[in-house]
This record gives sequence, C-alpha cells and structure tokens, in this order.
Amino acid sequence: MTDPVLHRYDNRQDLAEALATGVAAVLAGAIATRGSATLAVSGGSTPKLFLEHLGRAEIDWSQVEVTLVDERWVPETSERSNLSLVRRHLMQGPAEKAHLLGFYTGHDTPEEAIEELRHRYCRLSRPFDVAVLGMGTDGHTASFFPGAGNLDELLHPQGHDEVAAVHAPGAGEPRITLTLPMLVDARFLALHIEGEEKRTVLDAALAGSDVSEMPVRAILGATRAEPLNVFWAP
Ligand SMILES: O=C(O)[C@H](O)[C@@H](O)[C@H](O)[C@H](O)COP(=O)(O)O
Repeated sequence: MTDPVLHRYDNRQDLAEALATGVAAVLAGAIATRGSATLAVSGGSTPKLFLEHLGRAEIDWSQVEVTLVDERWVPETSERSNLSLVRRHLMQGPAEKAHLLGFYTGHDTPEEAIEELRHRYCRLSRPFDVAVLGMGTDGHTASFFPGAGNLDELLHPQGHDEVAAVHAPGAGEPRITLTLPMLVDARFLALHIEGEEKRTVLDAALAGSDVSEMPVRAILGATRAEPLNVFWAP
C-alpha cells in the first residue's frame, strides 16, 4: 500500500487553482493518448471553487465524460442536487461542451432506478482518468456512510455493482453512489478536504483501520499503482 501524498495549501484559492491545473493536465493527457477522458466529481460544498477553475481550462471538453461520484435522490431543481452543482460550477465556459452523466432518473426511489443506472454506468470507459472525492466530518466519502446497511457491498474491492442505493443515518435523503471499485483504480485519485476540523478527521482516519467506523479509510488504504493525492487547505 502506498501512503497518501498530502498537498497542503495556504488558502482555498491556491488549492482550487492547483487541483484544477493538475486535473486538467491529466484530462488533456488522456485525450491526447486515448482520444477521450473520464472525470468523476463529488458534490457537497467544498468542490465549488475547484470546479469553477477546472471549467475554465482550455482542453477539448467535447471529449470528456463527466460523471458524479454520488447523488442525493432529488431532482436537478433541488438545491441539494449534485448534478445541479456540477452544471452550475463546472459546466460553464469551455467545459459546457463536456458530456455530463447524472444519476437521478425520476423514479420514486434509487432502488427502482438501479437497473437503468447499471446499464448507463457499465458503458463508461474504465478506469476513470480522474476521480475527486470529498469527505464528511463523520468520515464518509462518496455516499459510503457509517451505518449504511450495505456498506460492506459498497466497499467490497471485488464488488461487481457499478452503482448502489444507500440509506444511512447521516445521509439525509436516500443516495445513489458509485461503488469503491469504480473509484479506487482512477488514474488520478484525489481527496479534496478543507478546514481544520476535516484535517483532524483525516488524521483520525489515518490512525485507525475500522472502515465501518470511517469508510474513507477504504480509500486511504486502497492498494493503488499511484498514491492517493490528498488536497488540503485551512
Ligand atoms: O453528495 C455529497 O455530499 C458528496 O458527494 C459527499 O461525499 C461530500 O463529498 C461530503 O459530504 C463532503 O461534503 P462538503 O464538501 O459539503 O463538506
């Protein structure tokens, strides 16, 4: 297991610029090498500045497939929608030419949409070129929440499901998430966290091994050819 590499920045603006520059370079390299690129991004509040910087990158966005890491089971009109967040903060300027793949299908529950979503996501070229994850102060990442009834399946390294529905105490709405195997083999894998509290949570996660207590540990401890890149600013 290669230890995560910590990239520290004095402020969130510097972090956003550096992460966007690094991600854009990986995407451009994928397009030059294989003709296309896949990018998986998380929702929540942290990624906004990063997504805005990335969306201004001058790359051939028409060759980039953008997908969400996870989604709250709400329509795009909801303020809780990650799809809406990505469309508003990334898909502006040059990046509006990218292909954006969302999760919400309009079914009443994510379970009812699973078969349709599995067909949708099994066609994505794998491994992703880039996956950018966030982390909650409870140690969740993606929608791998402590207390989720199917957490073992979500985190199974050889799991066969691309996507799964999640219900958990800390999740709010029902969720839909990519599973661990879809994320850990990304060519460039980043964990983007900000603030002192999350730095303390990261240190606690690194100091322990129980993934059911802090599911982000499944990412921190994943066996990868390239190390996990942790991006942090106060
Ligand atoms: O749907 C989501 O909420 C995200 O995908 C989730 O995994 C997020 O990365 C963390 O909850 C951190 O969220 P904040 O950036 O808002 O702290």
